[in-house]
Amino acid sequence: MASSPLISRTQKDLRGQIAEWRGSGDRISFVPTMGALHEGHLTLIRLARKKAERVVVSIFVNPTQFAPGEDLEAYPRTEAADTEKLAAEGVDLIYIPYPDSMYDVHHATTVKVGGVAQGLETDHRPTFFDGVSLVVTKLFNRVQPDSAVFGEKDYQQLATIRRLVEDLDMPIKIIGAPIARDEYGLALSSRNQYFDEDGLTIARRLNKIMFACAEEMEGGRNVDRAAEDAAKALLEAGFSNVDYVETRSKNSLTVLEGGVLNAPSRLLIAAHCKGVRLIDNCAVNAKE
Ligand SMILES: Nc1ncnc2c1ncn2[C@@H]1O[C@H](COP(=O)(O)OP(=O)(O)OP(=O)(O)O)[C@@H](O)[C@H]1O
Ligand SMILES: CC(C)(CO)[C@@H](O)C(=O)[O-]
Ligand code: BAL
Repeated sequence: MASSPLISRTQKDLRGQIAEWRGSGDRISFVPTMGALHEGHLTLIRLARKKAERVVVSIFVNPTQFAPGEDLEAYPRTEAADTEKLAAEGVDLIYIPYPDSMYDVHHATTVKVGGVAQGLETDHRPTFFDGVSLVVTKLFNRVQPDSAVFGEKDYQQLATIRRLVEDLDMPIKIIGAPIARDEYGLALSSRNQYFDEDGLTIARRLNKIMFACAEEMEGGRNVDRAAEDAAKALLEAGFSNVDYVETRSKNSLTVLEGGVLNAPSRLLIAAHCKGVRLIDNCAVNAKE
């Protein structure tokens, strides 16, 4: 049986442990999370395990990525259950920083990524990636990992972190993990637990509509027209509001000129259902 993970709540404790592992030549792979762990998170941890001798997972509900009126207070906090799941995965260390230690009263630094971090999510959550980029920079500086794993479910976030690390010369390999889905294809997410049965039924329509739309695009349909129809289908399926349905180039997330699928691409969707905001995405590749 795997031994219990160490739990660090202070930077001093964390740094001491990391230094010890580094001293014995162990590599460190890091998985940042906001807790309320599900099978999707566990797939990230299994990937991290393959990359390094030591796996560190952080749990921190980061206030700077929530806008006023978003669900910061309501966000599920399940530390005891999370710790058990991480122990079962053989995680070496869980870092659970005290919120005051992340942002003290004098904090005055921002981290803003351009390019890939603009548009899509940023049109609807304008300060979201500023908060994510800031906390990830801080967590990277504290943990100093060799690699870090992020899920493709938050596709634009993954692209933003790749840009951040490249631009700021951080010697950390960023690894993307495929989206884990339930048996109905719904992308697993901590926020799925906000749904009642009705909400879940509607939510599970999103991936069907998305994959059907991607197939039309791959079959040669103009991507903008196909996206418009997918947005209508989402509303008909019971979504209350669609933030975006857009196809962008796979890496730089640039708009496809004229709606023509002329590069490996990604279809990205954000839509609201029963008060919950869902995001999902999938690959779209022109047929040869
Ligand atoms: N279904 C999933 N498949 C792959 N990765 C995932 C999945 N869900 C979350 N992740 C990844 O786990 C990491 C931590 O995410 P987070 O703790 O915010 O969980 P979440 O389920 O995405 O929560 P939220 O409901 O807030 O979006 C991120 O890198 C995220 O992309
Ligand atoms: C990367 C992250 C842990 C930063 O708070 C968060 O945005 C998330 O869970 O995806
Ligand atoms: N997984 C992204 C975290 C957020 O939506 O706040």
